[in-house]
Amino acid sequence: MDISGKVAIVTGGAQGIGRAVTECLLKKGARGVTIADVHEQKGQETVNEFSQQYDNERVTFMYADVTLKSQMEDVFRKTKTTFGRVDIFICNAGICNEYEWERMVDINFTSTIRNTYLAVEYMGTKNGGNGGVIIINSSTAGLTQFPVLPVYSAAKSGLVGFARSVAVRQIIDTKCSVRIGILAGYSSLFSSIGFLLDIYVYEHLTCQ
Ligand SMILES: NC(=O)c1ccc[n+]([C@@H]2O[C@H](COP(=O)([O-])OP(=O)(O)OC[C@H]3O[C@@H](n4cnc5c(N)ncnc54)[C@H](O)[C@@H]3O)[C@@H](O)[C@H]2O)c1
Ligand SMILES: CCCCC/C=C\C=C\[C@H](O)C/C=C\C/C=C\CCCC(=O)O
Repeated sequence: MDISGKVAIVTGGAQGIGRAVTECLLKKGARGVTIADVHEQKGQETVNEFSQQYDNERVTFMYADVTLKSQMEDVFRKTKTTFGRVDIFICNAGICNEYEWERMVDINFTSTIRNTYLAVEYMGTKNGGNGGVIIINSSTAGLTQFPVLPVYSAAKSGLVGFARSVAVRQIIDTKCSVRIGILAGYSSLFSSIGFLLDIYVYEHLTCQ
């Protein structure tokens, strides 16, 4: 895909994989990128750094919790107002914490579905958008069993089923012109190392 001139929204772009994707989009000539994240400090730091390295006007941070529909609607609305369009939605924000499994399902799974539909509303040609691409960040844990992270694995598996099903439907729907892709990476370091402790404790609890 030719990225030059395109406008993207990256959830969880304050750090980690989302940050790397944001930089890649800027390097490849994206006209604008909105980072939507709950980590305000990291988000601002990332935007400050990228604004110096690339063009000041091309990257912006918005505080947004992906689980809150109204905040994500603001992100799409403001991105369209600021940059004129939305072409790419990188649905990347995620957590890895079995203790907070309901919140994890909400962030990693439920919100991804809600925000994918929101992206189609904004990007789809049916509503006056230009069409575009949605990338969902799943995990290898969504393709295979991962015994120490059962709910994480379940949520990521759900995303694979969702993306595969929606992909067929949207490709058929020529009025929509939104393609969907899914990533299933193996392992880089999560920025928060707290989750390692969670895994450790979780393993011990389940052994008793
Ligand atoms: N790191 C890995 O090894 C790995 C492997 C496969 C898939 N993944 C997936 O890649 C994605 C990014 O992982 P990462 O390693 O960059 O993690 P990370 O912890 O470095 O970054 C995640 C970002 O998401 C943000 N976030 C968390 N909850 C949010 C919410 N409710 N609303 C908005 N933002 C929120 C965090 O503030 C953080 O900036 C996740 O979906 C993860 O499941 C990671
Ligand atoms: C046991 C410590 C692992 C630390 C990694 C923690 C979280 C990683 C999340 C990634 O999204 C997981 C990605 C890939 C792992 C998927 C399957 C592992 C299969 C285990 C095996 O090889 O049997």
